[in-house]
Amino acid sequence: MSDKAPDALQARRTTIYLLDQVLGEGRLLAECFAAGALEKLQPQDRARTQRLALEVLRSLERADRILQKHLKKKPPLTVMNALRLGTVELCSGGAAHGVVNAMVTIVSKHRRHGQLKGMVNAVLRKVADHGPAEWAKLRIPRLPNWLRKPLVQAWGAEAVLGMEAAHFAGAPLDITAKPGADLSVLGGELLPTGSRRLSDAGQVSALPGYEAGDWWVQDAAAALPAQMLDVQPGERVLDLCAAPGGKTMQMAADGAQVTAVDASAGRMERLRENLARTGLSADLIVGDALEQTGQFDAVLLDAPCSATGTIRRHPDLPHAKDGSEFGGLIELQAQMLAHAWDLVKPGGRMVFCTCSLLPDEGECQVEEALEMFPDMTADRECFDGLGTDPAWITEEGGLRLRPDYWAERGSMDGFYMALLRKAG
Ligand SMILES: C[S@@+](CC[C@H](N)C(=O)[O-])C[C@H]1O[C@@H](n2cnc3c(N)ncnc32)[C@H](O)[C@@H]1O
Repeated sequence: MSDKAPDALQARRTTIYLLDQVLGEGRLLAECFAAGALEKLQPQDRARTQRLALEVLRSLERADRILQKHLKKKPPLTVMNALRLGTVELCSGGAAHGVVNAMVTIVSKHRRHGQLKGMVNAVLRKVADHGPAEWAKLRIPRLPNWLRKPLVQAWGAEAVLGMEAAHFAGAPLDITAKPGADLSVLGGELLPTGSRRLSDAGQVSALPGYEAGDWWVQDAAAALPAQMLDVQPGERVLDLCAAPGGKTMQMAADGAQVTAVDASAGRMERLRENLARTGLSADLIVGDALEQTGQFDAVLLDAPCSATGTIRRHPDLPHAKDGSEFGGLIELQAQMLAHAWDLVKPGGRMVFCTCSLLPDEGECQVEEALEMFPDMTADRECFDGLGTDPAWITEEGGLRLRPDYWAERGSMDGFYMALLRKAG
């Protein structure tokens, strides 16, 4: 494709489609991408579409506040999403003429709502005049109440405001190095926990050392569970719920014999590609964690969860979900924890972790497991020398990480993790 203008239009049209899917159908962006939503786009339009969709979802509340002044009634969702995209583009420096024309063109071609193009034109012209000045005065977008309420209850109102600021700012790129790889050429900041953080990375696959497999992308918080497990060369380790494999790679790079299990064949394929790129190896099993058997020196269980700790990178989540699935996940986590415990040999150890902000998926799970299994103890010493703050250690002996921590450094994913030792 050589013509630039139609491509930019296609990127915006696809962005609106993605917003319709998230806000209308409750689908996650990752599901839309896996189903091929970006397939027909050129690489630069793909990147632009993803960036635009993330920006709109992060600032949806601001866009709606600006738009509500100019709308007598809410238009159909897809037209509203065109207005939202136009508003976000205009308020973040987009050229008024180009943005307004693009949205009018897109809406004019809509089979059912083409007649609303005049309204779109009028509203976006008003937004172009006044929106950019109003934008910065609006509050940082809040989480929807279904999630905000339990988080305020768990962590307090001030902490949640800090989390929302982190969600709005988005996430820098964190990198885990293969042992021995020198990543100083990448610049950025070496975090106290050992990850390297790049604030303005650009295209990941173009960075030095990516092709050679010297490193992989992994949030600083997500890099800690494998560090806590501290596997030794030759140990037999089971990585349950392993794909796309950030933790598998850490443990394989440390010389352990890793068996990685995941129920999703598609995600396991990504793990396979990651291992091939980094030149690391592990035994891969596509299957149910609950059906695994055997005895291992160490088990890492990164259980499926609400993923509410990852909203900085996945701002679609609070809009696509409503919390109704979380009860089932909490039950599954408890079952997995109990099953995984059976697979730890006497004298062995296990890390249980979830990328969730909800205590029900973290602190409470470990508290209950400690009551249920007399041979289980939580190891608090594993946090020594990890680069984390002692104040983050929880009552039952786990580590609670939150996006309002390290605010001055660019924050971190929300995570819970605990190292559980089995009596010998
Ligand atoms: C939080 S993600 C894992 C991230 C991974 N540990 C990493 O570090 O890259 C949770 C994973 O659990 C997998 N999963 C969900 N239910 C499962 C089950 N019953 N058995 C095995 N894997 C499961 C999902 O496919 C998903 O890949």
